Amino acid sequence: MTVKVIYTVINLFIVLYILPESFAFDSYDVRNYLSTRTPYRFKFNRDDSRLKFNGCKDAMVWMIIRHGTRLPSAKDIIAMNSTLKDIKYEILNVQKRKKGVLTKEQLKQFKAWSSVIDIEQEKFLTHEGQHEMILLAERMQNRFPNAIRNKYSNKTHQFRYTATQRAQQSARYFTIGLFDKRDAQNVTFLPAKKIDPVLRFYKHCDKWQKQVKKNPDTYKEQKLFGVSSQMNDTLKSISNRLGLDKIMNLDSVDLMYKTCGYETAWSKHHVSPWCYPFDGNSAENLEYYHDLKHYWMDGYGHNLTYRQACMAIKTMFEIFKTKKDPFATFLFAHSGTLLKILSHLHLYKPQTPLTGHAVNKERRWKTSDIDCFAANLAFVLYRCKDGDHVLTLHQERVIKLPMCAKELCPLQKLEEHFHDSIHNCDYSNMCSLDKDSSS
Ligand SMILES: O=C(O)[C@@H](COP(=O)(O)O)OP(=O)(O)O
Repeated sequence: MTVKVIYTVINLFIVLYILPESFAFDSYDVRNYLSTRTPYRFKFNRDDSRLKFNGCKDAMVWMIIRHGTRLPSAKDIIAMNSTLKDIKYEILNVQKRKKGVLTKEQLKQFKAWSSVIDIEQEKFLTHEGQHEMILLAERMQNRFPNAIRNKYSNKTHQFRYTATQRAQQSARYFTIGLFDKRDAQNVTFLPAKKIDPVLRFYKHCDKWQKQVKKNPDTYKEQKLFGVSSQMNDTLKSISNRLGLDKIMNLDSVDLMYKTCGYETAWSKHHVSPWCYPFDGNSAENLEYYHDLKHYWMDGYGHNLTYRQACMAIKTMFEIFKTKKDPFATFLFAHSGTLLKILSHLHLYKPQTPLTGHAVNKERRWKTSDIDCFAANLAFVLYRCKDGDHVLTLHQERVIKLPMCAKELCPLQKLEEHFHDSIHNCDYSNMCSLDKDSSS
């Protein structure tokens, strides 16, 4: 091989495999603002060293995980196959008149773009999602080798998922990360429930469905932001970048934004052409548009939204009380589950409610950070000389719960704080439409 060939091969390797991942994103990189379509490879904690505390031993883990990166919904697949294709041709057409800022290379990528997703596979887990689960499992086991044994037994491990392909497959790939091949094949999963009051408590909470999910007021702030001057400027800037003669509507721009997110999540080696129309600022505005929806639907907007998450949280306290060590519980669920649980724990609450008047840049409620694909929350029970303690990790990073003085928090302190969540979590009372309508 000549020196030139070797040089080319090395360069190609760097461009294909090293650059896209090791790119230190500047704060205005579009990839920082992909909302709930952010892939976990942008967020995970590389440091998987054992988490040790003097005089303590990790004994149990209770972990809830949003499924890994998935395919779009049927509605989005159809829109990608129709509306987005039309937009692509419009972009290519105007570029013939040398309008817009896209480079030749970017246009080439638009030209080559097509969407071939089978609608039968809507929301299926992708390869990226499989990897997310395997690697997450490996790192969690490295951190807590006593609580999460690498030898499977139904006495020491429990796995449960919602009745969806993406959650079921996520659970399966997670076990591949934990155990050797033979063990992984023999894992027993608890049966998935069509009506699942623990993993998807909100789906059948009639009062929440009526007062929040199906209440147009829930989307008021998002709608307000959708017609704000900030959003209008974003639509103009995107249309100008593409050199279009008219200004695109929000639906089209939102479809491009979502596709940029999905395609970024699916492949580490390929930049989606649908990200080119966005600069950091416009992506940030689209992210806020989505954050507003989740804040009012899945977060702090309504008390009942997060109150009902006691259905999931109380199972953690029950398990920590009743099971024998070591014991590890892994639950595979959804964005809506995780966000409501985070709010139940008073995490990432913005100083003031999010509104549609302008982007709140200081907010802690950022779905790109807290609700990416494979987002996860873990509680680890440590048996210590001075009693049982709980360590909390969000996105694999140790966090301090607001009601605790330190990261390693006495179990008793948590049980006191969450007394109502454990003992007065009456689902039918809370969710029945016959009861008092206050939420
Ligand atoms: O299924 C979806 O479209 C969303 C919302 O689901 P819910 O929050 O309504 O369960 O969640 P995802 O499965 O992506 O985590």
